Amino acid sequence: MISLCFLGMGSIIFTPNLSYSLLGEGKNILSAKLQLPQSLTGTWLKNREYTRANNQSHRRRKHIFKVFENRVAHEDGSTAEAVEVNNKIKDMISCIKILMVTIKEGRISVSAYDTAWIALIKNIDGFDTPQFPSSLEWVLQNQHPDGSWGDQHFFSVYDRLLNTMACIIALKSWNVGTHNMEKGISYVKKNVWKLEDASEAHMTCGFEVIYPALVRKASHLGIHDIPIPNNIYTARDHKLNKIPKELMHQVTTTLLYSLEGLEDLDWSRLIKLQSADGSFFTSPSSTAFAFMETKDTNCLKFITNIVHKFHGGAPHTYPVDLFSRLWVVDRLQRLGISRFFEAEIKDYLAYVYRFWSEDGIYSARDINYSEVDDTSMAFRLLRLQGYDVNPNTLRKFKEGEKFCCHKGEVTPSTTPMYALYRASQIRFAGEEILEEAYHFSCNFLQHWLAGDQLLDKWVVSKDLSNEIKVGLEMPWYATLPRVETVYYLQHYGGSTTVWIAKTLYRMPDIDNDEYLELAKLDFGRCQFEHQIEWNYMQGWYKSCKIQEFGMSRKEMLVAYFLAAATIFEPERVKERIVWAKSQLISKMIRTFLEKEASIEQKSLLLKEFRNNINGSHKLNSVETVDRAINVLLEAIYELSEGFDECIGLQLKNTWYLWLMKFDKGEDENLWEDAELLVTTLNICSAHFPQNDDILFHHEYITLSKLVNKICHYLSQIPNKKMLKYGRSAWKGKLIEVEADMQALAKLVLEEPSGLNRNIKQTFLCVAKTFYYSAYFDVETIELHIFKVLFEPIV
Ligand SMILES: CC(C)=CCC/C(C)=C/COP(=O)(O)OP(=O)(O)O
Repeated sequence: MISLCFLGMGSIIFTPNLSYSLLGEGKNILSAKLQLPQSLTGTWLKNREYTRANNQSHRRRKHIFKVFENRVAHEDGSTAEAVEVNNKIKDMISCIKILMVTIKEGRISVSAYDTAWIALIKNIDGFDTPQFPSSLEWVLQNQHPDGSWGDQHFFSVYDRLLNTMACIIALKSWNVGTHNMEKGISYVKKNVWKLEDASEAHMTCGFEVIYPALVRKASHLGIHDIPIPNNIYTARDHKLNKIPKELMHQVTTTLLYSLEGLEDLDWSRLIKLQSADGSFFTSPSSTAFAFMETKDTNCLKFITNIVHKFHGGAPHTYPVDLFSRLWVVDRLQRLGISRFFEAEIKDYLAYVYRFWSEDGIYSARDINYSEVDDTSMAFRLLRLQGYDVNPNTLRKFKEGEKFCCHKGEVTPSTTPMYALYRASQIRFAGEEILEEAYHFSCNFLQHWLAGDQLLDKWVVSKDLSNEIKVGLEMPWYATLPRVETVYYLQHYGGSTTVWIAKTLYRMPDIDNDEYLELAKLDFGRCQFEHQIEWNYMQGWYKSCKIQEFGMSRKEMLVAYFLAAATIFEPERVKERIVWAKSQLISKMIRTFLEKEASIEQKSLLLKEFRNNINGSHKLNSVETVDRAINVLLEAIYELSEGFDECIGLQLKNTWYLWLMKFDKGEDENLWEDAELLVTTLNICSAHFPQNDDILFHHEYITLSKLVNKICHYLSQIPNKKMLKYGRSAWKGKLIEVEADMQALAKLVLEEPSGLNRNIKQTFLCVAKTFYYSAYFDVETIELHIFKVLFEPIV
């Protein structure tokens, strides 16, 4: 057991009974018991000793990167448990890759309702038998013990009644399964009253149109006394007023998804609205009904294909190729494990882009219809990946001042507005539609959160309200990858997630417990590395004499956290450590030069740095000249240790150029700390070229100027509680920062570019950490630090 307590000076330390102490400035801010993951406890203990021992010998600090390198290279953590965790992670990655490459049209559960409609189709050669006996068999085999059909684990009266009624009708029509049918009828009669109390927000799609038609059909077959509550008739009339019969014959509307609930249809006109795959609105039940009415061979082809794929069953919609791919990418990214599947994600997004159109997209390809949920998700993910997508596509979903999920919508819904909210933040200058979408969706979601129902029309997921609450509190600019993940691990429901359409359904590609397990193991493994590194940083803090320059441990913790929350992958330890150290060293130098140094000391610092730039790491001569300068120079030189000579030289040159600004007395030097950090990180990454030419590339220069301006501005904000108390006072300035962030995002995200994408991304990553620091108050940042670095993932 590890306990977190606060003692008063801004640091986290390990106490002998394995407790961390986070010392806030004179006050206790957090207090919580920490439990390390079982699988890592033993490893952790051994590694603590191991790291501590190494820290001692690394007072000379020379070999620290070797230690990290060895651990990463052997992926060991030196214990059997760690090896086991790593092997498990590898296995899970392989399994998920197989799932991903075999996604094809998308996996989706079978709907008893749609299967029952297919079972009704008579043999096309005129025999008095079902055309699809396997569908009738599926109905017989999949009744629940209570007599109902529908989702096994989640109860919705709409889902149960619709599924059960359709199955009863199929059995009665073929006069089979008398016992099943009777149990089904008895279930319906016993449970139909629940419709009166059911939440309208969870009414399945088209229920108001389909249910009365099913009751009528049952009555024709001799199944009487099934009531239809008045509110269902009211809802049906409302829907048919919104989408009048004439309109539904002219253009694709959502009523095509529920044709089986309608009468007096003009098939000669409707058939023109059939999709390229032969379906009506991708719906097997609607298409089965259309086939029975028209004998259209394309309808039959669509159905035959589905029955074959689902071994007699049928889902409520098919395919789900775009929906599955987009949501899988979103889940993997938010769970923090997308880096394992880069190639697969690239393929998924290339696939989606093939079907992107100026009208937006739907969950399936080849349908002449679009809705805001898939379109927003596609827009956001494609833009983040560098695809050229026009946000004006979203205009299609604006009706007056409001945005809707689909044209002719009756019930506004939450998750599509959340997708719109997320998309609206990936905005470039002048994109007004995204600004409009942002304001509308924000407002919508805030109202929804303030309500007492907290239900969504499309999905029942583990913790949707908190997911949205966190999403609203954390704008994209202030979202750091590890912070996003640590929250999403709590909100992602895996296989418990239930989707709502005509019936309830499951999406195993999207809602997969393996993703969650992998994400948790990986998070624990990263966190474990981060804790070791934090321990090392504390050793460095002492050995580097940082305290003498007024830097507190807490400042170091925040610097390390910002680095680790952004560059979290275990193998990127060098970048993380360099990030944290650079932040502190540049501050130390600035403090020294601005407040303490004499003119002689300033020029001595530069002279000694220049003299030693190509030389050995030792600065013996300085030692005797000026202690403070020696400490500073040693700190800068130490940054380049562990890198090859070429990188070392590039780093020293970069820092020298930065130092020169002080010499020239340029005011702007204050503005260039962000650029210094970005270039330092880029040099240490694998993507930076061996020569420095890139620094003179016009895009690099523009990005540098922007990042300096943004970060300087953000770091000037005096009161970190802006979010809660002073936001309006800050608003004017925020608008300018937002415009610069938009310009930066555009430069970074847009392709093609003369610069490597990863190099450009560093600018955005660094800017986001400054935005984050300005946006959140101290308490929230401390909570995030605790969650990301210290709270065990359970
Ligand atoms: C793949 C999916 C999820 C398909 C469903 C699409 C559809 C027909 C939505 C309309 O539902 P509705 O008629 O209940 O909406 P509203 O009544 O709000 O207009």
